Amino acid sequence: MPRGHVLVLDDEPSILTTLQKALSLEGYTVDVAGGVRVAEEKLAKKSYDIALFDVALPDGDGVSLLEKVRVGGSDLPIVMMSGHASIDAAVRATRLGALDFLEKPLSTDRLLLVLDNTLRLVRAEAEAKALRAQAGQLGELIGESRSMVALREQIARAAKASATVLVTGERGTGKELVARAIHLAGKRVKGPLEKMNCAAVPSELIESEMFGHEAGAFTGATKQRRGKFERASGGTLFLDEVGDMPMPMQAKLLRVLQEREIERVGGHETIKVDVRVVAATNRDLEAACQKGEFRADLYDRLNVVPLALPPLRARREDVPVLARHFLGLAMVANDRPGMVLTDGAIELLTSYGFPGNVRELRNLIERLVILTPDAKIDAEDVRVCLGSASAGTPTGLFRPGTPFRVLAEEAERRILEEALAHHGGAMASTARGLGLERSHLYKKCKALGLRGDKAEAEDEG
Ligand SMILES: Nc1ncnc2c1ncn2[C@@H]1O[C@H](COP(=O)(O)OP(=O)(O)OP(=O)(O)O)[C@@H](O)[C@H]1O
Repeated sequence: MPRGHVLVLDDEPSILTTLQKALSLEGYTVDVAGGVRVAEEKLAKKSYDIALFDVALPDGDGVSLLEKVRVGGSDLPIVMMSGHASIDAAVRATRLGALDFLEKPLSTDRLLLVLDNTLRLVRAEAEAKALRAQAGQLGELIGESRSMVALREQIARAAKASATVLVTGERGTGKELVARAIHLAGKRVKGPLEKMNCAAVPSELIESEMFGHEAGAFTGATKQRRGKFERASGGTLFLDEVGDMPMPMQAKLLRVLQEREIERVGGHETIKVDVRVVAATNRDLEAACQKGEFRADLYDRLNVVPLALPPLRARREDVPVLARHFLGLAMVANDRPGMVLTDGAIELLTSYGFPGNVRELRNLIERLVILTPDAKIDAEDVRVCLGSASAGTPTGLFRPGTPFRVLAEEAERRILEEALAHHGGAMASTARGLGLERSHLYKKCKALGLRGDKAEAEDEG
C-alpha cells in the first residue's frame, strides 16, 4: 500500500527530480507539476492525500493556488515551501490553512517528517470523526427477549470471522445497528465502515458508486473517484436494501464477491479489495429468487451467515426496556430530565403492533417527550400520540430515493399482515374482509412470502 499520493508543485526541475526520488523511496506515490496550470489540471483529475506548493512560479503563485483550492471547498492538506517568501505570504498561507511553511533549501529529513506527521494527523482526525459518528449512532442492541439474547451471541460469533453476513428483517428492526455491531466487535474495527443503500442510488450510477470511476469514464466524471469497495478496503461494506439491487449489478456484485477484485468504471487496472460484506434486506430474497427478481447464486454468496431480526411484535417483552432506553435518550436530546412512563403507558405500548418496529417506537417516545406537558407520560398520552401519528399525513412508508415498486410492496405486505392477524390467519375471511377474490389473495400472499396459518384447514372445509 502506498503511504499516500503527493503532488509537488515547483518550477525548478532539479527540485522536482530530487523530491520525486526521495519521496518515492519512502513509499509515497508522487506526481509533479512545473507550473500552476499543470498543478490545477492534476488536482482536478486526481485525489491527493497531500500537496507541496512552491510560492513564486512563472505562471502564478502557490498561495493564490492554495486560496483557489480552499474556495473550491477542498481541505486537501497543503505544505508551502519557499526560498525567499515574504512574511505576508507566510501569514496569508497560514490563514488559508497551509499546514506548514518550509524554507528552501529544503532538508529532506525535515520534509519527510512534516509529511509523515501531517498524514498521520489527518488520518487520525478522519478516524476519530468516523468513530464518533459511529458511536453516536451505535447505541447498544437493547433487548432481553430470547431472540435478542441469541442474536447478540450470533453477532459476537459472526464478528470473529470474515464471512459475508445477510441480515434480514422488516424495516426498522435494527438491521443497520446489527451491521455496525458486527463491524465494531470484529478485527476490522480499525478499518472503515462504509454504507451503501442499493435502493437509493439510481441504477445508472450504482456501478460507479460501488467500484469508482476514472476521469472521463462518462459525462460528468471529471475526476477519478474511488468507489465504496475501495474505500471499505481493510474494513466492512454495509450493503443496505441489497434486495433492490438491479439485476445487471447483481451479476457484478457476485463477481466481486467471488474474485475479491474490482475495476473502476472506464479503467483497465484490476484492484484487489479486502472487504467484509454485510448485506441487509427487508425483502424475502428466497421468494424474489423464485420470481426471477434476485439471482439465486448471489443469494447463496450473501447468505453465508444469515441473521434474521424478528419484528418487534414478535418480541413484545423487549418493548418496556426499549421504551425506557429511548426515553433516556429523548430526555437528554430535548433537555427534559425527570420524565417517566407510567405502568399503564408501558402496558399500552407493549400491546401495540408497531408495524414500523423499533424505529417507530423510538420516534413515538421522542414525540411523547416533546409533547407531554407533565413529567409523567401515562396511557392516555400514548393513546393520543398513537392516534395523531396514524391520523397525520406521513405514513412512514415513504423513504427518499426508494423506488415506488419497493414502497408499494412494503405497504401491501403491511396491510395483508395486519388483515391476516386480525382474521386469525384465516384466508377466506381475510379475503372477504378486504373484498378480494380468495385466489387473488393467495397469489398476493405467495408473491410477498406471506402465509395465512389457517389456509389449509379452511380450504378443506
Ligand atoms: N435492539 C435495539 N436496541 C436499540 N436501538 C435499536 C434496536 N433496534 C433498532 N434500534 C434503533 O431503531 C432505529 C432503526 O434501526 P435501524 O436503522 O438499524 O433499522 P433497519 O432495520 O436497518 O431499518 P431499514 O430497513 O428501514 O433501513 C435506529 O434508531 C436504531 O438505533
